[in-house]
Formats: sequence, C-alpha cells, structure tokens
Amino acid sequence: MSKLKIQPIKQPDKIINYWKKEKFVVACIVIFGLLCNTTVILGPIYQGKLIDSIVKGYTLSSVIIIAVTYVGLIGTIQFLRYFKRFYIRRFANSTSATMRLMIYNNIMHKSISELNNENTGNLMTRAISDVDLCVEGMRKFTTEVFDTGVLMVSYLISMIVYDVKITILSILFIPIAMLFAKKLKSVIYKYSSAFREKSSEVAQITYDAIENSMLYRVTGMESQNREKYNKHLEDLQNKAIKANILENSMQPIYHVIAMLGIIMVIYLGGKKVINGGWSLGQFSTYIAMFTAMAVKASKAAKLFNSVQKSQVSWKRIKPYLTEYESKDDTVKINKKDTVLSVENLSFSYEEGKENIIENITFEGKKGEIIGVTGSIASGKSTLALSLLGLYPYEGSIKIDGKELKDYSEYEGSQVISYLGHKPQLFSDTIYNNIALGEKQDIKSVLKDVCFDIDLKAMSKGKDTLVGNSGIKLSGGQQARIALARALLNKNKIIILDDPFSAVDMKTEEKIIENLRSNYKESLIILVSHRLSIFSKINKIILLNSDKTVEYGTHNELMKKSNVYKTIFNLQCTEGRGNDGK
Ligand SMILES: Nc1ncnc2c1ncn2[C@@H]1O[C@H](COP(=O)(O)OP(=O)(O)OP(=O)(O)O)[C@@H](O)[C@H]1O
Repeated sequence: MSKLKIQPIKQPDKIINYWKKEKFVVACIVIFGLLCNTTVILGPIYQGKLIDSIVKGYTLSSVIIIAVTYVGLIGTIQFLRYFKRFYIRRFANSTSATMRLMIYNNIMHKSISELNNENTGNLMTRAISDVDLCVEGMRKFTTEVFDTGVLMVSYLISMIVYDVKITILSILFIPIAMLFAKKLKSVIYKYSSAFREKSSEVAQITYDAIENSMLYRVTGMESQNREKYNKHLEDLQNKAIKANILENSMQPIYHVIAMLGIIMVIYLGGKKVINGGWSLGQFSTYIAMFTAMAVKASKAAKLFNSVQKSQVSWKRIKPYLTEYESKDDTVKINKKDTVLSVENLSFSYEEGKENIIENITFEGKKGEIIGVTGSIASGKSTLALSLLGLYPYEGSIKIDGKELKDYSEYEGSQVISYLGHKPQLFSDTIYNNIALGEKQDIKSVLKDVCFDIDLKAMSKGKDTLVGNSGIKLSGGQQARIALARALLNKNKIIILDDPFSAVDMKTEEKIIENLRSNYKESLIILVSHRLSIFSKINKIILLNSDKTVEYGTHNELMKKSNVYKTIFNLQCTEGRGNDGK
C-alpha cells in the first residue's frame, strides 16, 4: 500500500472538499461499498433457498451446492466489506492529518497579536480532539451511507419484489424513528457544545498545572488547586454524560419503533404462507430482510445524532481552516553595509490602545552595540520586539534603506535575530537548541558565549539533553545557549533582550568583548537593566517612564541625564558588591 501523503487542501472550510480531495480512496469506498451492500442481500435469499431445499427434500448434491454457494457468498461479502472498511479508515486518517496540517498552517500565519489572544488549552483541544470527533463523524457518515443507505435500498427493493403490500405496511414506522432522531438535533447540539467548551477549559487548566506544578507545590497551593481541579473534572463528566446520553440511549427506542412493523410482517406473511403464496423459506427470507432493515434504520437514526454531535466540533475547528499559505523564502538582502534607521517609532500592542513607546528616533550601523535601558515597564522589551517587525508599528524602521514592513517574514528572520526575555529552549540537545536542525559548526559561538568551559564538564558535550524548557541547565547556562542561538548566523542585526540577567558580571564582560571583536559585521541592540558594561558600548537609548527618551553615549548621559547617572552610580557600587564575582 502506498504511504499517506499529507497535502494542503483548497477551501478547507468546506467539508465536502475533504471527500473531493481523496478521489481515489472515495472511488474505492464507493465500489467496494456498492458491491458489498448489494451482494449482502443474497445472504438471506440463499438462506431461504437452503431451508426450502431441505424442507422440499432436494437431493443431497443439490442441497450441498446451495449450501456451498451460501457459504461462498458470505465469504465474498466479508471480503468486500474488509476493503470498504480499509478505504474508509484510510479516508479518515488522511482527513484528520489534512485538517491538522491546515490548523498548524493557520497558527503559523496568524498575526502575533492574534496569537497572543489565543488560549493554549482551547487551541490544543480544537486541533486534537475536535479534529478527531469531527473526522469520526465523517467516517461514520461515509460508512453508513453504504452500510445503511445502500443496504436499506437493497433490502427495500428485494422486499418489494417479495410483496409490495406487506413491505409498505411494515416500513411505515421507520420514518417515525428518523423524524424523532431529527427532532433531537438542537438538544444534542446544545449539550455537545457545552461539553466541548468545558473540554477546552479543562485542557487549559491542565496545561497551566503542568507549567506551574512546582509553584503550586512550593506555595502550598496544591491541595486547594486539586479541589478546584476536581470540581472542573466533575463538571466535565456531567457535561460528557449529557452530551453522550441522548445519542446512545435513544438507539433502543429507535430500534423498537422501527421493529413495530414486524407485527405486520408476521400477521400478513403468516397468512400468505397459509394461503400458499409464500413457501416457509420465502417467509424466513422476508423476516430476515425486514429485521436487518429495521436494525439498519435504527442505526441510521442514531447516525443522525452522531453527525449532529460532530457538527459541533466542525464548527469549532472551521475558523482555523483557512487557505494554505506558504511562506515566501526567497531572500533579497543587501550583503554589504548594515544601516538601521528608526524614525518617530511609536508602538502599541493592540490597535487603538495607548502607545507603549513613542517617537523613538535613532540610527545604528554594523559593528556598533546600542544599549537600551530605562526604568521598569518603560518599554525596553517593547522597543526590542517592535524592531522585529512582527507587529504593526507607526513611524519608520529602515534596514539598509528598505522599510521593515516591506521585508517578508522570512527575509526578516534572515536579517534580524532575536533573543527574548525567556530562553525558550526545546527539550532536545544543546546542539539542536542552537543549530535548530541545520548542520552548523557551533564551536566558535559556544566560545563567544563562554559556554566552552561548561561543555567540558558535560560528559555528552553538545549532545547533552537540556530537559523541558532547559530545566537540566542552570539559569545562566540556559541564557547562554539561547544567546548562542541568536548569535550563530551572525545576522545583520542582533537584538538581545536582557541576555545577561542570569549571568555573572565577569562572564558578561567577557561576552561583550567577544561580541565586539567577533561580530563586527552585525549591529547589536542590547536591552539591559545592568549598566556596568554600558561604558563599553557605542550608543545608549534611555527610556523614561513618562515615555520621554534620552539618547547619547555613556559619558554624554552621565553628564546630561540625572536618571542615568543615579542608576549607574547605584549599580556600580551596589551591583559590583552583590554579583560582581
Ligand atoms: N504583549 C503585551 N500586550 C499588551 N501589553 C503589553 C504586552 N507586553 C508588555 N505590555 C505592556 O507594555 C509595557 C512595557 O512593557 P515592557 O516589557 O516593554 O517593559 P520593560 O521596560 O521591558 O519592562 P522590565 O524592565 O520590567 O523588563 C508594560 O506596561 C506592559 O504591561
């Protein structure tokens, strides 16, 4: 069997397109489904023939031929059914993989502001369990179109051939079961929606518990949180019961309604046998066909309810099924001089909200280190983030004369590298955390961030696993691995947001020295609270809490800025005493 290829789909928010995409598989389902469900009718017919052959005293050889044909037929039907089921399963697997790929693509193309507003638990529930539930509904629907739809038609035609009047009178109850099932739609929809929403909420709480388990334990909040968690779980269970009970408990009722017609079959069919219109075998065949059809009818009614339930999941994932976009990874970068020119830059995280930083203007070029400092919450990290171009900004940020907005996202990633507040390490090796899947020599960058000594003490060297979020490393080690990642490609602009907060001052000074001598082709923007190294860098941007900005070299700011002078003097006496190892 050929391997499943997962490919994007056009108009992914139209459910029919998932069947259209799998044309070959759907054609196989149709062929095997039709063959299986039309030949299945021969089972009861040959069963009747076998009974008649025995009752009527056929020769042994004739009885054996009928018996062998009967067994052969049953085998063939099962064989066809196997293939039909195989292709339906394949359709389901491929559909869920395609939906997940489309959701992944949607997440990768959402704006950063939209992503900031996403709730992780909710997103995970939609991308995983809602996709499963939706595809399960689609699989059941596809299966039942044949197992129920085609089969019911096959039985119906055969029953009409046997007797029109008995057939009409006996199947009168089947539409009642269907109508009853249809009526339950809004109730099932309501309960299923409530259950799915609660699932998202519990997923988010679970995610939060994993992230903060240590905090809950050290602050003694564990039992209090467990109680709250239990309450959520109880609520989830109640909602799950409500969501499933109608679908499952109604099946026997649908079955009883559909089977009411058996009274007609036995009464009218029995009379027909007495009058000689039917043989005993024919009567038995008819009963077998009617019973099978009534069972199928009750399943069809239940199917309505299953589909109604999976519609809830479809509705939840539909907004994430947007057209596939591939990132433009062509790169047109000026390899020569690097010039960053920022003019009247203002920025707010959400449109219409107050600016966090305002009217910032500065220039920088390759070989320079520009320091950004200021009071708490003055917008230092915000300035660093805005220079990535992932959020909309006001004013102008030009790199080599070209507006940052006009760089594609991929180009941006090749021009600028960024180290955020958190090290953001993956649960992988040191090497993979730095090289990010590329084959690269990381020796010199490890030396630049003074990690070469740490590495010698690790028996597995760069293949050491760092654990979840780098938990197996010290804070300073995590910070330097993340710094090495940002430095590795020597991008034209390197933005480092507080890279030394977990690093001692001696190491910080050594790293700054390395940056100065080994990154002469890059412009480095360094956000820091600690000013000890600021005397060694080219320019400084000081952000004040009232959104005013002061610019200058260390010496200039020491003269003209009281804020800068005060912080520097405080740190250079107290700071050195505290951690200037
Ligand atoms: N993603 C965000 N969405 C909305 N507001 C934000 C976001 N991130 C930060 N802010 C707000 O922006 C302001 C500046 O935050 P920022 O992190 O840039 O300051 P900072 O100077 O780096 O702070 P610190 O010195 O504490 O690291 C704060 O008032 C903060 O609440």
